[in-house]
Order: sequence, then C-alpha cells, then structure tokens
Amino acid sequence: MSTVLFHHDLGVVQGFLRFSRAVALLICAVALVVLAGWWCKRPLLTTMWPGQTAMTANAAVGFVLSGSSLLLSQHSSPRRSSFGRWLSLAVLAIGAVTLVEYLWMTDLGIDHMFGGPRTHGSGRWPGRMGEPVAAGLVLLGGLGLLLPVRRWLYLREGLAMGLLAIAMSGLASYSIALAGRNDMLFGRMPIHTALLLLLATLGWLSATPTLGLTRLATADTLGGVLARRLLLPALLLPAVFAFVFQLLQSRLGLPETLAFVLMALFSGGAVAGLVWWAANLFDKLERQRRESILLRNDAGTDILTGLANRRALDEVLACLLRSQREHDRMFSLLMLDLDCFKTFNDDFGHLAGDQVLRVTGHLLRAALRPADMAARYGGEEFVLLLPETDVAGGREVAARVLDAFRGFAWPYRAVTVSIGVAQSAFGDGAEDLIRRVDAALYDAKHAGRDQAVAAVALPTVAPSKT
Ligand SMILES: Nc1nc2c(ncn2[C@@H]2O[C@H](COP(=O)(O)OP(=O)(O)OP(=O)(O)O)[C@@H](O)[C@H]2O)c(=O)[nH]1
Repeated sequence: MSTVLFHHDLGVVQGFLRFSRAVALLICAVALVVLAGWWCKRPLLTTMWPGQTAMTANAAVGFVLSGSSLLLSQHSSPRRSSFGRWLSLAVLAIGAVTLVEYLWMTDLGIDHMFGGPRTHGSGRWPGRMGEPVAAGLVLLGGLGLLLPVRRWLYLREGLAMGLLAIAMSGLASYSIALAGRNDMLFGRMPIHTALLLLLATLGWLSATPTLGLTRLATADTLGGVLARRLLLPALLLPAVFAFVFQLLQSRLGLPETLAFVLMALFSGGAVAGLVWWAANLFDKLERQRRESILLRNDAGTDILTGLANRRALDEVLACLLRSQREHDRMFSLLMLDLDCFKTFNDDFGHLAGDQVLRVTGHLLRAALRPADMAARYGGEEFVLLLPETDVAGGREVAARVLDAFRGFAWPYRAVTVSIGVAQSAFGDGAEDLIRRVDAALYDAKHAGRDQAVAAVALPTVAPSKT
C-alpha cells in the first residue's frame, strides 16, 4: 500500500464545495417551481416543457428536502447539520413509502400531496412517482444520512453508484424517446427528475471532496486531472449514444443492423478517443518529467565521460571538508592524470583521445563504491572522492584503478594513468588538499608514470572543543 498521502488541489476542493452548494440551490429551485405548478394547477410548471411527463408533487417535495439537507450538511453548526440529516430521513421515507405502496398494491395517501396529482398524474396510480424515482429518493436520503459517518463511506459510495445508474438509465431512455420512440424503458421518469437525480448525486459526492471516490477527482495528480476531465463526459455518453442510435433508425430510416454497426463504431470510436486523449496527456507529462530529470543531471554531469563535472565535485568536496571540520570525518582524495595523453592525441587523433576519456569514465565508475564519487577535474585529469577512507584505503583504490587500466584491451595502444593520493586533515581547505594531492601526482609522474604516490601525511591536529 502506498505510504504517500493524497495531495489535494485546494482551488479544486473549494470548487467542488461551491458546485455542491450551487447544485443544492438549483435542485430546491426546480422542485419548488414544480410544486408551485401543482399548487396553482399550472401543468407547464410541473413538466417544465410542453408535452413532457410531469414531476410528481411528492418527488418534488423529496428534492426540496434533499437539496435543503445538502445545503445544511455544509453548515458548521452541528444543530443545523443534524436537522439536515432529519430532512434526508424524510426523503428516504417518501421513497420508501412509495415502494411499499407498489409492493403491497395499496394507497397510503402519499400520492395526493397538493391535490394536484389527482388531476395531472399519468400512469396506473395518479400522482405516484415511478419505482425508479422512489428507489432514487431512498438512495438520496441514504446519501444524506450517511454523509458524516466515515465508517460507512463505502456504503455511501455504493448508494451513489446506484443513483447514478438510475439517473443515467432515465436520461438514456429519455434520449430514445426524444429521437422518436414511444415505448420508453422508464416511461414514467420525467427528464427533469432524471437530471435532478444525477445532479443531486454529484452534489452529495462533491460535498466531501477529499473522501472516497471524489478524493481522486480533487487530487493534484495526473489521475486527478483525468478524473475531472473524463468522468462527466463518460457519464453523459450513454444518453448521447441512445439518442443517436434511435435517431438513426426512426428519423433516418436506417435498418436496425446498420444502426447497430454504426453504434458499435461510435462507441468504439468514443472509447478510443478518450484513451487517445488520456495517452496524450500521460505522454506529455512523462516527457516533461524526463526533460526535467535530464536538466537536473546535466547541470552536474560531464557530457563526454558521464562522470560528475567540476561544479558537482566542488559541491561534494565542500561538503566533505565541512564534515571533516565539524564531525572529524576524514576522507581521501585521488587525483588521476592520463599518461602521455598529448602524444596519444597527436598519434591517433582527438576522436580516439575522446574514446579513451569515455572508457576512463567507465573504468573509474566500476572501481568505486556507491558512496564514492568520480569526477572529471578538467582535460585528462580526474578526481576520486572517497568518504570515510584513510590514505591506506585510498592507496588500495588507486591500485585497483591502475590494474583496471593495465588490464583493459585498449584499441590503439595501452593507456596508463598516474595517481596522487591524499587524506584530508583537520583544518584543510579545498586548496590545501588539492595542493598536496597535486604534489603527490607530480611525484608519480616523475617516478616514471603508471603508479600511485601518496602525499606525506600531515601531523594530526586535534579538533578544538569549543
Ligand atoms: N581528445 C581529448 N584530448 C584532451 C581533452 N582534454 C584535454 N586533452 C588533451 O590532453 C593533453 C594533455 O597533455 P599534457 O598536459 O601535456 O600531458 P600528457 O601528454 O598527458 O603528459 P603527462 O601528463 O606528463 O603524462 C593535451 O594534448 C590536451 O589537448 C579532451 O577532452 N579530449
């Protein structure tokens, strides 16, 4: 399991909370308009659009209560948020009583709110909302009741998924009707009811932007960006597909088989399009990441040999000297110089010389422990920094490097190296150490090259206790 916590984009989190409040207000407003329609006997207000199915009065009451509960849930006062939960309980009760009516084939009186539904209701029971809407209200009430209970987070997410399925089925069946077909799957779910169910679900999910499913959508990661951009289109796709599918048959008169084939093409194309878009985003971010790694590495790397460059060397050397001063931790420094490299260049050309420098990089890296550092000091000179290593250890590494050079199958002629070894001493500055190791290297060259010479050890000076 990952130990890195979700990191949320604060602006996005606030945006989700604002969306949740806006949804709550919109739900209340639409449902109140519908109730006014029933109260004043204005059918157009209950259908919102001429010729459409009306939202029942009890469903509208459920939405007003759920919207108010959603608004109160974000209130800091515990009394108001607990009142909000009572409202959610009432929403659940409205849905549950309707379902009981369906199960027992009875009338418990809930279908005749505002008197209007007797007049305008359609279907088997005038004024009674359809089963999917009743189930939706039960789930909506459950969402509100479970909001503050962290333990039941997964159950709440499950209820939200159920609600989304009901709302999306309602929208898809409405799309089919819109495209000219009369036998709707949820013939009794009005379009504004389906839309309010969808919005209410999203509103409740957005009320806890850093928890459960929504926490991915507010994360400031690539996953967060994908979720924010793709989830809503994905939720609306079924309705769009259902509409196009039906339109192809009823309005354009295409045979069913051809319409199926075209639908398969549409859905495949849409999925491929979404995958392509996501892949593009991944690709762009990955390239940016690699570029930034490259830039970070480039700043401290010698391009020809792949070893650390002078700048990185100076930083690490300063660090080791500080550690020597403050914690009395010694280290060794080796200075290497390729022998007679000028004549090698003269004889075989600079490109062959560059190849030797590259191989030198490989040999030095191979000779060191992970904690050691190899750097190109300049031209054909190299420096090795060996933390926690005394001069004897430095000589051992030097011997290993000399052997590696002697044992390598050089393409033009054998290449050897001379090495100066020095151990840091308390009070050393970078120049003191380099001067000592340079002198040792000079001695190695004058002693006949292809060998290592250690600098004369300095008398140990005890670190001051102050
Ligand atoms: N090919 C190549 N040659 C380089 C590079 N940097 C420095 N050199 C060459 O390295 C040579 C160094 O020569 P010198 O300093 O005279 O020393 P040397 O010939 O190695 O003689 P000793 O050090 O006394 O053994 C010069 O000819 C430089 O041109 C490089 O990046 N590529």
